[in-house]
Parts: sequence; structure tokens; C-alpha cells
Amino acid sequence: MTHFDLAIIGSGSGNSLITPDWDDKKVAVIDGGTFGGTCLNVGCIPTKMYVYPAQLAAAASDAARLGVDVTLDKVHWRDIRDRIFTRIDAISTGGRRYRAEELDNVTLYDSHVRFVSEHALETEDGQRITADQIVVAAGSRPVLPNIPGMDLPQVHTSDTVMRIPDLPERILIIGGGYIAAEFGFVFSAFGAKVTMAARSGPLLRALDATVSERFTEAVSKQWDVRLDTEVTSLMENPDGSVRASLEGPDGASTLDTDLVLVATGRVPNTDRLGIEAAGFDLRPDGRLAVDEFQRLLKGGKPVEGVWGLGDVSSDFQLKHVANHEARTVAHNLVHPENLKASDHRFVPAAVFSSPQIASVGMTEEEACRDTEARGVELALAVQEYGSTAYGWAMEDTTGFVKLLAEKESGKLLGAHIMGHEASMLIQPLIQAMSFGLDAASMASGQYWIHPALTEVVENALLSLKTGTGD
Ligand SMILES: Cc1cc2nc3c(=O)[nH]c(=O)nc-3n(C[C@H](O)[C@H](O)[C@H](O)COP(=O)(O)OP(=O)(O)OC[C@H]3O[C@@H](n4cnc5c(N)ncnc54)[C@H](O)[C@@H]3O)c2cc1C
Ligand SMILES: NC(=O)c1ccc[n+]([C@@H]2O[C@H](COP(=O)([O-])OP(=O)(O)OC[C@H]3O[C@@H](n4cnc5c(N)ncnc54)[C@H](O)[C@@H]3O)[C@@H](O)[C@H]2O)c1
Repeated sequence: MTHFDLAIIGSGSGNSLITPDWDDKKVAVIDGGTFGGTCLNVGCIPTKMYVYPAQLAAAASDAARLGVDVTLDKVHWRDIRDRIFTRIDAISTGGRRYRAEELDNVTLYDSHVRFVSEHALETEDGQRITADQIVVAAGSRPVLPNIPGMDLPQVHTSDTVMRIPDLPERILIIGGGYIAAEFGFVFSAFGAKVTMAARSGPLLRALDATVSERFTEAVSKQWDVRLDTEVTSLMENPDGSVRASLEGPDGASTLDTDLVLVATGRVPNTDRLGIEAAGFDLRPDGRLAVDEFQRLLKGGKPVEGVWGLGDVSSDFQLKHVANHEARTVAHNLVHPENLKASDHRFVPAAVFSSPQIASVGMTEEEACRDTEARGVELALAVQEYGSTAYGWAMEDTTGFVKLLAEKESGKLLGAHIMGHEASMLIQPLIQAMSFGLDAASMASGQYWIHPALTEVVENALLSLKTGTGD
């Protein structure tokens, strides 16, 4: 048995916990998968490294609208793939080497571990690790629906699809959430024929209804979207392609495809952690229960010295949230007398598809419920990109900013943007919500560069006509 001051399960966001505070202490980092976790190896970073060239490829077909003929000659899938993973694999390998070989106080275990009690873990080969403090940062993994044929080699998840040898001619994407939306765009921009089977319509239905409806409408022009459609089985054809059986609003049909991407959500990795041996509380969806200080709970009470962060315990499966929670834990590990709480009030998210989407705060439905319950009036504005000078320059017909605020106070409740660089345009709105800036002061208390696209945000704020306006 080896005892540590700190043991961290998971080298994704967990890896950032080893601050200089631990230089003189014994730390174990334990990871049974690829060093660096999801975001680096199979998540945010490689996907966005595909999204950017996909935007370049897609620009070719859009340019003619503006009087510029651009032809897309070829997408070099292998070159793109190798450029991406040469960079990423080196970061993962270098990070692993640093932890494994270059720090005297850190021991790296390349193994899955399970809890055997509150403060004790066991590796796959039976080594016991105990620690004064344990952080569970074990992430999540793709969930595979129970469909016959899921085990065919042509069936991929986001874990494997980015490393395939060649761009498929036809791809069937099962699911209508974030991963489906991003890969739908990448593969379609690269020239594959994309079909998306979404069990329930419209796509991205967890987002604000206007976004979800208008996104579904926009991408239905780019790829074949089948709403309210279940994939009931997958079978291999003699030529190596796959025949999918679909059950949709018009009844049963079949579809031949070369590759299937399953994007039907992710489950927290708690089922492989021996949680029952330690008795920690789980949420109904399998996440570890934590309090606002990121302490694991047992019987509803915080457990001394055991913490959870990121996808394994969070309400949000987002890297910036995992990073925020890691900063909370990093502080709390060394300041037990002055615990800091995580702040989940204004968590933004972006979907890097085309059109791009970004949102923060309440959806319209949530804001209606919230304002009604509090007896205050709701102000709502939708401003089209096409109503601003930059929107004219782009001949934009799909982009918009939707804002929700309390009418009298001008307090912003939600912001939803769809269109060019939505993930950047939303940042001042996140800032306003985080620091309590009301809509009218934000609109008129600063210059907005003319004729930048940010004017669409300025005009949306002005359109809200909230009580604090002139
Ligand atoms: C395709 C895709 C695209 C994404 N894009 C974005 C994006 O653009 N923006 C965004 O904010 N988020 C994005 N996300 C989500 C983001 O990647 C995750 O929220 C984030 O990486 C979670 O970090 P984590 O530290 O909680 O877990 P991880 O980074 O997954 O780390 C968990 C680690 O724990 C290890 N582990 C698990 N169980 C055990 C065990 N029992 N013993 C030992 N080790 C174990 C795993 O091997 C893994 O390395 C994306 C996700 C995917 C899949
Ligand atoms: N840009 C980003 O921030 C980003 C990008 C990718 C992933 N992520 C994170 O990863 C998480 C997982 O992504 P995801 O797209 O897999 O999940 P998701 O929750 O966004 O979407 C899952 C989709 O699958 C559908 N579905 C579920 N079971 C199904 C079944 N049996 N058959 C058909 N459809 C089914 C759901 O209706 C939903 O449309 C996201 O929720 C997000 O938090 C973030």
C-alpha cells in the first residue's frame, strides 16, 4: 500500500490541480485512458481543429452568393487528420512524460482504479493507494444505444471517428445534439453525404426554441435531417457498407451508408469507480453528488477530503466548467478553513456547427416561467444579423441575437446567438450578466465599433426597451 497526500483520478481537468502548493508533498495521478483526457484527445480541441478547415471548405460554396466564384478542389482528409493528431498526440505524450518522469513528488499510475473505501483505491493489478485527499475527475464516455449492429466496425463514436483513414462518401449520424451538429457540419463541408437521424425533433432541443428551430431549418438545407426518426438496426452489406433500418414519421425505411457516427449523449464514468464500496451519493443520472465546494456527498453530508469535478459530477459537460470546478478544488484542497464555492450562475456554451450557436442563461421558456413566478415582466428582443451593416456585407439571412431581460430593471436573463462567430459575439453579454450590468447601460454606456458585427448585439440591447433606458 502506498500513501499520498493527494490522489487525483483522471488526467484531464484533474491534471491542473498540481499547483506549486504540492511541490513538497506526495501526489498520485491516476489515469486508465489516454493522458490528458477527453478535451485534448477526443473532444473540444481536435473537433475544433476539424471545424476550422471545414469552414474554409464551406466558404467556397457560399462565396458565389456574393459574386465571388471559388471552387473547392479537394479536401485532404489524411493530411488534416495527421496535422491535428501530430500536434495533439505530442501534447498528450509530453504531458504524460512530465508527470511520470520529471517530477520527483508525482507518481503516475496508468490504470483504472476503483474505490475500496472512502480514502483507498485499488489499481487493475491490485496495488492499493491511500490518500489524505482524493479528487475524482474521471469524466464521461459516449453512451451507445441498444441497437442491433452497434458492434459493427463501421460504427464510430466521437472517440474514434476523427482518426478514420479516409473520408467516407456517406455518413449516418445518430443523434441531434452537440456532437451530431458539429460533425454533421464537418463531414458535410468536406463533401460527405450526411444523413442525421434524430429521435426527437427539432435538433439541439435543449437550447432555446428559436435557436433549435432555426438551426434545424438552416442545416436541413445542408444535409439530410430526419426528425422523429429511430434507427432500429444496422446490418453489414456484402460490399462492406451498412444498411440502417429507420422508423420515422412516414413509417419504416432503409438507408445505405459507409459509416455510422453515434452521438447520443455521454454518461459519467461512475459505474467503473467502485462507488458502492465507498458509499458516495449518486444523482439519478449516475453523476457523483457534490456540494457547492465540490465535496463528494455521502448520505447527503460532505465527505472530508474527497472531491469531484468535471463531467463525472457536474451539471454541465463542458470543459470551461470542468476547468472552473478544478480551480475551486485546487483552492479548497489547500484552504480547508476558507472554502470557495463554484459559480454556476452564468455558464455559456457554444456549438461549433454552421450556423454557429452560443448561449448563456435562460431559454425563453425558462425566462417566462421565472418572471411569471416572480411577478415581473419579461422583455424579449430578436435582432437579425441582416439588419446591421456588417450583416448586409455578409448578405446574412440566418443569423440573429435573441435577448431576454427583466423589463423594469433591464437585468439580462438569457442570450442566444446563432450565426457567424456567435461564440465571440456572446462574450460581452456573458460579462454583463456576470457583473450585473443592465441592458440599457450596456447598450448606451460604451462605444460600439461601426460597422462591426457587434452592432447586432448593441441593437438587440436597445430593442429590449427595458425600464432603465432613456
Ligand atoms: C467530441 C467532443 C467535443 C467537445 N467539445 C467541447 C467544446 O467545444 N467545448 C467544451 O467546453 N466542451 C466540449 N466537450 C466536453 C469536454 O470535452 C468535457 O466536458 C471535458 O473534457 C470533461 O473534462 P473532465 O476533466 O471532467 O474529464 P476527462 O477529460 O474526460 O478526464 C477524465 C479522465 O479520467 C480517466 N478515468 C476515467 N475513469 C477512470 C478510472 N476509474 N480510473 C482511472 N482513470 C479514469 C479517463 O481515462 C480520462 O482521461 C466536448 C466533448 C466531446 C466528446
Ligand atoms: N461545443 C461544445 O461545447 C460541445 C461539443 C460536443 C460535445 N459537448 C458536450 O458533450 C455532451 C455530449 O454530446 P452529445 O451530442 O453526445 O449529447 P447531447 O446530449 O448534446 O445530444 C444527444 C442527442 O442524442 C439523442 N439521443 C439520445 N438517445 C438516442 C437514441 N437511442 N437514438 C437516437 N437519438 C438519441 C438525444 O435526443 C439528443 O439529441 C454534450 O451534451 C455537451 O455537453 C460539448
